[in-house]
Amino acid sequence: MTLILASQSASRTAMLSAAGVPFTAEPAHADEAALKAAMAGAPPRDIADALAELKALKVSARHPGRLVLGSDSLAVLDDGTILDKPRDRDDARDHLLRMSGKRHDLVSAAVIAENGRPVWRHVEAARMFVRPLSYSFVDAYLDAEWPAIAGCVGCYRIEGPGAQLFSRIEGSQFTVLGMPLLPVLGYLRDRGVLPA
Ligand SMILES: Nc1nc2c(ncn2[C@@H]2O[C@H](COP(=O)(O)OP(=O)(O)OP(=O)(O)O)[C@@H](O)[C@H]2O)c(=O)[nH]1
Repeated sequence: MTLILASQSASRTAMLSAAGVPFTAEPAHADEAALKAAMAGAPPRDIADALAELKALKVSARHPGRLVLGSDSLAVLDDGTILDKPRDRDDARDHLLRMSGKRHDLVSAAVIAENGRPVWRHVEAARMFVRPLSYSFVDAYLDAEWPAIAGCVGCYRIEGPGAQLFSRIEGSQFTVLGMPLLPVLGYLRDRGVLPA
């Protein structure tokens, strides 16, 4: 039985494909903004989990009997501010300068639903230590990486030149790329989607 990925994220699709997971992708087109507004002030991990569940349940309702994986990522500054995807290049520049020289968490949640109900969930954070960034570096980085990073919550592609932003990362690179992949693979083995 192939998995359904409730996502339009190229990074999530690439991760599952590279890991050899049999799946099809179907965007959830869920109203994430409404849920984020309703959960304003809640712990970021809870918000990411709720968004992942929203996507999984919406697609699961359309596919009874199938396992559906939803995922969500948030960038959380050390003062608790949650950064969304950049609105435009200037917004990306602002985000990068706000993260410069500081640590932020890249939180990724995954929820698997079946028959319209959540059957598994997992949230993980990667600790991202951004080195002090000069204005000239940020501008050159954006010359190279905008608009490729427009769809990335942290304004970086860690698998690309985004690596130049960091002095250290604690946690799984998969979590940064968009989901806690290894726990997802574990559950897929439990359910016979992947070989044990
Ligand atoms: N390629 C890449 N993508 C990243 C990185 N960091 C964050 N992202 C992407 O940032 C996006 C976070 O936005 P979300 O709202 O969780 O997901 P989305 O892109 O809207 O896609 P959906 O799953 O359909 O909601 C995801 O697509 C992540 O894969 C990174 O370092 N590299």
